[in-house]
Parts: sequence; C-alpha cells; structure tokens
Amino acid sequence: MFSEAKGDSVQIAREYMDSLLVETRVVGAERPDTTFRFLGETFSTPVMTAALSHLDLVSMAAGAKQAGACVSIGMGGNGEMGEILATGAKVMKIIKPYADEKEILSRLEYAEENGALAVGMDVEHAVNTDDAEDSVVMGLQMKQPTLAELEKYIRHTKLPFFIKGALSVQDALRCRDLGAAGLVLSHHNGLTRFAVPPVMVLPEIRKAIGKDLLLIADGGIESGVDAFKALARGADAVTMGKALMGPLKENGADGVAETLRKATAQLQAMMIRTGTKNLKHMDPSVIWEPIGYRHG
Ligand SMILES: Cc1cc2nc3c(=O)[nH]c(=O)nc-3n(C[C@H](O)[C@H](O)[C@H](O)COP(=O)(O)O)c2cc1C
Repeated sequence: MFSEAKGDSVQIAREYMDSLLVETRVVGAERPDTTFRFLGETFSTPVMTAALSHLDLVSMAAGAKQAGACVSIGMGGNGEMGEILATGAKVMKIIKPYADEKEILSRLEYAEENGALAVGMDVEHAVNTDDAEDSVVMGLQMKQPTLAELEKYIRHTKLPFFIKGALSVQDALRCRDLGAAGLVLSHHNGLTRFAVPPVMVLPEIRKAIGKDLLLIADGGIESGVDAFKALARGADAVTMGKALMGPLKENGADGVAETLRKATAQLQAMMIRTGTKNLKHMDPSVIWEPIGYRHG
C-alpha cells in the first residue's frame, strides 16, 4: 500500500516547484515585455485562467479580460459558454471526455460558431483515481477516448484543439500526430497519484516536440515566480486555477484581474532579474534544479 499523503501529486508538484532555483543575470538587463501572442491574438500576459467549473466563470472571464489574459473554462453547457463568450474575453473551452459523443460534438460546434479561440479535452478525467472505472462527473458518464475518437474530435472543428492531461513525451508525440495544436500539461489536481510534476517533465517534452505544439503548464501556479519557472522550462503559457478562486469569491472580476496583474508584475520582476527581455527569450539555463530523479 502506498502512502496517500506521499502520493499527493499537488504536494509533490509544490515541493518540486520550490526546489527550483533561479540564477540572476541583472547586469545590463532591459525592461522586460510580457506581451503574449497566442493563436493570432495579443494578450498582456502569458498567465491564463485554468479550466475551472461550478463557479462564477462569467466574472472570472470579465476579470481576465480586464487584465488582458486568456481564459480557459471547464465543464459546463453551451448556455454558460455563451454567457462567458459574451464578456468579450478570449476563451479556450475544455470539454470533458463524455461517454455520449453528442455532448462533445455539440460543445465543439457551439464553441466554433460563437467565437471561442480554442477548444480542448481533459482526457485525464475519464477514469477514477483509485479504480479503473470510468468517472461520473456531475451525473454525467465519462469514457477514455480512443485515439480514433480523439482524432475525430480534433478534425470536427476548425478551432485549435488542446489535449489537457498529457504529461509525457509519448502522449505529446501522439497528440502531435493526431493533429492537436497544443497540450495543457496537467494532472488535474492530483487525479494521478505520484504524477511527475508538469514543470519537471516540461523540458523533455519541449525537446521532443520542438515548436510543433503549444505547451501550457497547469497545476500549482500560485504566483508570477511559479509562472516564470514554468515559462523558463519551456511553457508558452501557464494557467492559474485555485489561486484565483479566493479573489473571485471575495471580489469577483476585480479580484481575478488584480491577482492576474500581480502575478504578471512578479513575472516581469523575475524576467528583469534574469535578463529575459521578452517571452521569446526565456532561457532554461537560468533554472537550477537539484540532482534527483532520472527518467527510468
Ligand atoms: C473547482 C474546480 C473545478 C474544476 N473543473 C475543471 C473542469 O471542468 N475541467 C478541467 O479540465 N479541469 C477542471 N479543474 C482542474 C483545473 O483546470 C486545474 O487543472 C487544476 O485545478 C490544477 O490547477 P491549479 O493548481 O492552478 O488549481 C477544476 C479545478 C477546480 C479546483
């Protein structure tokens, strides 16, 4: 039997993130620019909102828009998606791996017809954590999509398609071959026990796929310092989830905007301290990691 406490992937990811040290390169550093160009749009920051659900996502989107950030949204029907899109925020809709294909196709079609920026699927949420049963989420049955099904969903839409839950080179290569636009590297709040932290596996995935896929690091991003570490290790963007929930509850859209702006300011400070002039010049060699795990 494993230790449940030790197998908590959220905790493992936190400890790994905090073990990473940053080398300063301040001499002659230029004022950094956090402008983020993504899927033909320009954002003020590469810090996005995570694909949350069962919350006031309309205010979340309004706050992200205020801060010039891209929004991802999770489970929810087309009605809610419409209200979120009406805020004018740029939205990536992450669709659950529903067993009923109609649920997937209708959301893909709605997202495309109503101006979403991108879509995706959180494939990591198909099965339960501690048995091999398919999950039931909010009364809706999930199912692990086959490669053929995933390819069908990707081809069903003209929108860029992101696979959320890929966390290995094997999955990254498969997603690229299926025609995905990118990955959200995630273990979905520890759904997989003892999961390799996204920020740990990032450099290996980046090396394997080069620029073929956009990489978004998800999980445990609580500050601009965390964001900097993920970006330096090869992410194009990061998402912030739980860290936005308190500010959303307390101050609605303004709380979300303020938190995203603060994270972006912290990211900018880390960039100036490391001589990183913009997001295109992130350099993994500024990060020092303790010698520890090796891919076995
Ligand atoms: C309340 C809540 C609802 C979530 N709903 C979804 C969802 O519907 N779809 C999804 O892909 N992920 C969902 N997630 C997972 C988040 O997108 C994210 O992967 C996870 O929270 C880790 O990021 P964080 O540490 O920044 O929160 C949810 C997380 C929370 C806390």
